[in-house]
Amino acid sequence: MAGKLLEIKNLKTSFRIQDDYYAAVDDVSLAVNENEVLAIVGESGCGKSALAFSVMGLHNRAKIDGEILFNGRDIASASPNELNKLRGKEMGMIFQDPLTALNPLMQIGDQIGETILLHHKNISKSERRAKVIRLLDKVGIPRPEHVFSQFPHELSGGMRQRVVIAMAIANEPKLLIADEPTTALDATIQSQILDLIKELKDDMHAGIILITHDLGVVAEMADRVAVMYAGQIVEIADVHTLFEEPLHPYTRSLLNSIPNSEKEQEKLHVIQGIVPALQNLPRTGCRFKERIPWIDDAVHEEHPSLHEVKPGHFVRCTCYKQFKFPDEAKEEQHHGIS
Ligand SMILES: Nc1ncnc2c1ncn2[C@@H]1O[C@H](COP(=O)(O)OP(=O)(O)OP(=O)(O)O)[C@@H](O)[C@H]1O
Repeated sequence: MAGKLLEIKNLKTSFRIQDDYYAAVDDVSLAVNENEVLAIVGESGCGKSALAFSVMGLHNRAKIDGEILFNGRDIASASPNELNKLRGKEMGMIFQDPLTALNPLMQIGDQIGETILLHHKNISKSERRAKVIRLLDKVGIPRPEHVFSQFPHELSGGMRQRVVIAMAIANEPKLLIADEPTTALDATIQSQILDLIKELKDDMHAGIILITHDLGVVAEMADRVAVMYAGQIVEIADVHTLFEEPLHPYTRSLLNSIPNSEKEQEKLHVIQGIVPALQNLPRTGCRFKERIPWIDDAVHEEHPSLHEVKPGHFVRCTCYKQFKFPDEAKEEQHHGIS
């Protein structure tokens, strides 16, 4: 079995808002193995990016508590210098918006070349150029010699994202974090980029954290899935289990929001509302409680924890045991099932 590459233990990432700190990631524990894709899903504002940025050490002013073990070494308290050495070499990140990740004033080849240079100080200019061209080719960019001397604004969105991926993999990282890598791209390009990420996993046996709110992408890409709500993991399971036997009301709600003609009826089971703003997140009890007000208070745990319902399948709060969507409950009443 592949080894544990990243192990996050009780991670808490808090931002200062006015005079107080508020945790956007609140007591998250998870692991990523080599050669696996762990998808992190949840609506906007659940804390997915805050989690990814914590792992990469990219938060400037956040307060980070807990452990982030990368190959067994705690990097949560690593110095900026140590983190710089890890980033781009051992860990690479693909951002949502390729334009913000690229320097508009620098030729593509030089930008990728700089990343290589960060970790291979003695590489010659010609070796560097050859390596950049190989990378551009690897990420499916046609005419790489020509693109080498182009600027980001001369490329399409899909090509720019390929460049960002080339930068992220330039030093063959062991861990790749892709934060909504295809959100800004149209559907055809999206599937090409996802295929490329899959190929990279197969080639480099890297561990990949894929952040997305798109469950179609999860189904296609992930080995395991962590569902986040209000800064916490509410369910984690292998991808098959998550889609076939989802337990947490939030997971079930997310899955029901995917259009599916075979499950026409289930489209009705959608939970209203949004993730509360950081300052207004409930900090005690079940954080999802306020979005399922028809469920009796007594079914929620006072201090919800993750329960392992079968090996590798964890769910938070016992409310999942009693949970029904309102129209499911109505239907059962109608048929005399209690
Ligand atoms: N630097 C910051 N300062 C204050 N609050 C922040 C900061 N960064 C994020 N937040 C807040 O933390 C919460 C989690 O944000 P985060 O960006 O991690 O969510 P997300 O799940 O990645 O959402 P999205 O899919 O929209 O990126 C949100 O309420 C957000 O407003």
